[in-house]
Amino acid sequence: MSLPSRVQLIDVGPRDGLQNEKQPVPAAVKIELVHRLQAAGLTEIEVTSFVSPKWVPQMADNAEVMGGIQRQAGVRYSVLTPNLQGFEAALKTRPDEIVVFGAASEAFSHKNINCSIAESIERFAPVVQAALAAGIAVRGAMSCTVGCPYEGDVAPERVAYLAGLMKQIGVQRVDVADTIGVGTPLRVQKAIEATLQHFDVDHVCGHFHDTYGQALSNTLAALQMGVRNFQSSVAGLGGCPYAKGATGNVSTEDVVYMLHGMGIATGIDLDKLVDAGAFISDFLGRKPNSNVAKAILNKRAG
Ligand SMILES: CC(C)(COP(=O)([O-])OP(=O)([O-])OC[C@H]1O[C@@H](n2cnc3c(N)ncnc32)[C@H](O)[C@@H]1OP(=O)([O-])[O-])[C@@H](O)C(=O)NCCC(=O)NCCSC(=O)C[C@@](C)(O)CC(=O)[O-]
Repeated sequence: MSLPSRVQLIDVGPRDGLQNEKQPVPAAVKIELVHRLQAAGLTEIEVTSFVSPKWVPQMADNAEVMGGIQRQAGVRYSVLTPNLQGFEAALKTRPDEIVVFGAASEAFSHKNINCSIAESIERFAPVVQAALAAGIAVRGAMSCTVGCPYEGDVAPERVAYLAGLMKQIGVQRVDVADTIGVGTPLRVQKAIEATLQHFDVDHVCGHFHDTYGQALSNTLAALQMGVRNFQSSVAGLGGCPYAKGATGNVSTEDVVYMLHGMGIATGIDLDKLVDAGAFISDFLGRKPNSNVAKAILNKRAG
């Protein structure tokens, strides 16, 4: 399979990246981060989630953040909505895309959204219908497609099952997420293969956490299968609050460096992206969790 000439990146830093931060991050900082990401050329940004503030307090300012963004033409702003209550609140903030989020593992589904996989699909179905009726795009995140923090290895058949349910309720594209970053290339390819039973490759996004340092290899393995949409997090921010020990997504800086080095276009200005990562890392009081960002910042510092 020949590699694509262009890849679409979705930066999930403002949502996936910041949801797990213990220290409060003011809405103004989140808004500034979104502005810096779009200035760097990101055309898809996962901004926030409309979930219970008791479950994820860091996302309680969802409406304020969505309301404060100066939107740029051509940029798609997405938000997570686990149920109709979340969707109705999100609708007022005019997202371009909503994300329902399920899991290939029963245990993770219970821990993360307090219901079984089957119940989650029942909850998502009216959300998907309402979003499509309102002209809003719908993505489905599939967690634990390789491994689960509670159940261990997850079989590709579980991924195919969830992907099939997502397709049945009208989800337009899905994320194959390695939530705890345990995947290695061939296992990730099996999860993608299972997803391809129900979704066209153009409607599949790779979402790889980098806990075991495998995310770039997994990205390449997905690219070799024709996947052209990937999620990543500026400065490698993040981790899911219901997946203890899992680190952030692969950093957007590392993915962009790899893709550009392979002659694959992203439309992203790596220097501006590194600035965006430095901005949020400075606020959080730590170095970016990205080898490329650290190398570029060191080089700049001489
Ligand atoms: C799904 C629920 C809400 C079920 O939580 P529940 O407790 O079962 O919900 P409920 O319907 O019984 O309602 C209980 C309370 O929550 C409120 N509530 C109910 N819904 C909402 C809402 N939408 N927004 C705001 N409030 C809400 C509701 O109003 C009520 O409030 P009370 O009467 O007690 O004051 C909860 O489990 C939840 O919020 N979970 C979110 C967990 C989360 O955000 N996880 C991180 C995102 S997923 C992720 O990071 C993985 C991903 C996508 O990146 C991919 C990967 O790497 O795997």
